[in-house]
Amino acid sequence: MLNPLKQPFQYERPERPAEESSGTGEKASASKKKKPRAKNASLTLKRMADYLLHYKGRLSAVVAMVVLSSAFSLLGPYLAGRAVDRFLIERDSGFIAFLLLMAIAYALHSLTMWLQSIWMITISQQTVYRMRVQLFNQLHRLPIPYFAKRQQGELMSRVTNDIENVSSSLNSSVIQLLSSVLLLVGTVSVMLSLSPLLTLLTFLIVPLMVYGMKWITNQTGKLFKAQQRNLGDLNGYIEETLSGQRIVKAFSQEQNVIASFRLRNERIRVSGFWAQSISGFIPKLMNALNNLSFAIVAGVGAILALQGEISVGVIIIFAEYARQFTRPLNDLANQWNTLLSAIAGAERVFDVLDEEAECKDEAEASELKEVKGAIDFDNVSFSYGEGAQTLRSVSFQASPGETVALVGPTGAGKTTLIQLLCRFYDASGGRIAIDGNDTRGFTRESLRSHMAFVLQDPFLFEGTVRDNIRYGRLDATDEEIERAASLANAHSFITRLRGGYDAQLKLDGSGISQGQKQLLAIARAILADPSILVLDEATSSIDTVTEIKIQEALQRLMKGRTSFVIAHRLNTIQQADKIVVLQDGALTEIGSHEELLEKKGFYSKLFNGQLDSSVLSGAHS
Ligand SMILES: Nc1ncnc2c1ncn2[C@@H]1O[C@H](COP(=O)(O)OP(=O)(O)OP(=O)(O)O)[C@@H](O)[C@H]1O
Repeated sequence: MLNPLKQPFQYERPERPAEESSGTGEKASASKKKKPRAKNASLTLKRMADYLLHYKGRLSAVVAMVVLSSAFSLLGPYLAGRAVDRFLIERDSGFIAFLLLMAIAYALHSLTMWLQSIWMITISQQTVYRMRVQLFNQLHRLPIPYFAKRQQGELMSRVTNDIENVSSSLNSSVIQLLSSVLLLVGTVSVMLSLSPLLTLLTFLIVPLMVYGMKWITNQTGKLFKAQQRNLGDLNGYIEETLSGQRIVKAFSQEQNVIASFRLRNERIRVSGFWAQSISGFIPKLMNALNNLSFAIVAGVGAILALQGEISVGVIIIFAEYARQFTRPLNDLANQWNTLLSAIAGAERVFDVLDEEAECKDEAEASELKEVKGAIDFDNVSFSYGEGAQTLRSVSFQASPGETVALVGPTGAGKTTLIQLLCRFYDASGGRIAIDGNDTRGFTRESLRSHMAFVLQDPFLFEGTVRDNIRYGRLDATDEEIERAASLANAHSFITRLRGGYDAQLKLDGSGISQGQKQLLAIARAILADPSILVLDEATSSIDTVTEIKIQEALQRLMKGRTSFVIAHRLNTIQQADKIVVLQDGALTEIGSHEELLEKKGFYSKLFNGQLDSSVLSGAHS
């Protein structure tokens, strides 16, 4: 079960019903109004162009340089051919000046090439910088259900690999495409003006080229897409197995994991091999056709020259231009491949950007300011997908400051109820009200700012103990942090850590115990000072001393706040103002400990017969 409340990072990846993607009824209807997705190349290209056009000034400079460099590159062979006619055939003077002119043309060609590439690199780096920021921001705006159905590593691959792919292609493609087109037009015009017949002969190979390129790019387009997809899949798998290392080792699954990795790796190898070998065939094909055209031009050109129709210089210009004319075609084909792979990457980036943000429906929502803490679950129903309902018409109230213990067998819907309260998901039927107002009328951010969570396995970030506590309220002073830690009974263990409050915690919180993690989470919640508190009691046994400390800290934390506790411990349940018993998604009993004992229902059976944590957290049948 993937449960964002319980496990921000998890190993198991269960099969999920396909319908889940439609989410709640509300989401399903919203998805019909979705923006068009970047599912075709021209749309994606246009969006990429929009990104580039953000830097109009610099882009114009690049275009100017491309025009100049193309002109200089056309001028070179032309001058060389003219030199042959003037200085070898006609024995004209002024050879040195002519050489100088050619040297200047070639030097300017290099200079303009250099400038265009430097400027283009700046544009493409800035573009992917913007894309990366947008993508990261968007990832933090997406709703929990989006993450519930995706692998983290696969998403990470989009922020890293796919964006990188877009960047490297932008660097080369834009310039190459433009200069290829210009060179093509320029070359053909000069050729036509020199000898229409030779131009026609040179064109003979064009259909062959076009056909060859088309065939190749058809094959490679699909393969490049597959390659990116396989890479994302592999990254997802690596991330998953690394973060689940303990489980992999504990269940001795190393061999299986490695075998499964090999399978994915093999898929990349195969798609990469074919994509690259087939696209690598393009230059070879073009080269062969090029040589063929050169032979035709040389042969027919020689005959024409002997007949006095054209000069030797023209043959030289033509031979050179015939090469120049196929080179842009060749480049276009190559660049088309690079562009296809950039499009594949960009499509995966745009896919994420096009997802609807969590706050999509908040145009009319207001900020939740003051909270007294009266919560009303009114006929709340919910299902994760199209399948069975996870919650069925659940109704109960919590008064300000009350503690509500949620009790029930595993899978009864306790966590789901909490997920609805903080609007990770929205109820498909009924409503949840806070101080009498429907929670859907408030922005999620403001709603959650009045809540704090202490979960079974608290998530600690890499950083100091102090920063981890400060996560509860970013503007808290050091004194406030220490006071919160003292109230949470965490101060004494923190001061015993090497470095005290400045001790560095690792990403997975290793280095401190489970109980200590809980105390830090409580300190965080105390600092946040919320009106509504959600506790998911740890089921794992914690040593008695720490347990007492946790209980004491929790009592302090819960005082004066409306608290919902997914309770596993007798002590907590007995002390709650209200016990809500959930069974199979429905509320079956509600009342205080004494009231429920009198009812002699599920709860009293549980209490009298076999009340221990294992029963509450699961063994009910
Ligand atoms: N993301 C999800 N997608 C689909 N179904 C889910 C999802 N999360 C939970 N469920 C299903 O919803 C039901 C209720 O789950 P929930 O986590 O609310 O139970 P719970 O009472 O908190 O159980 P536990 O005590 O074991 O944590 C279960 O049948 C579970 O399989």
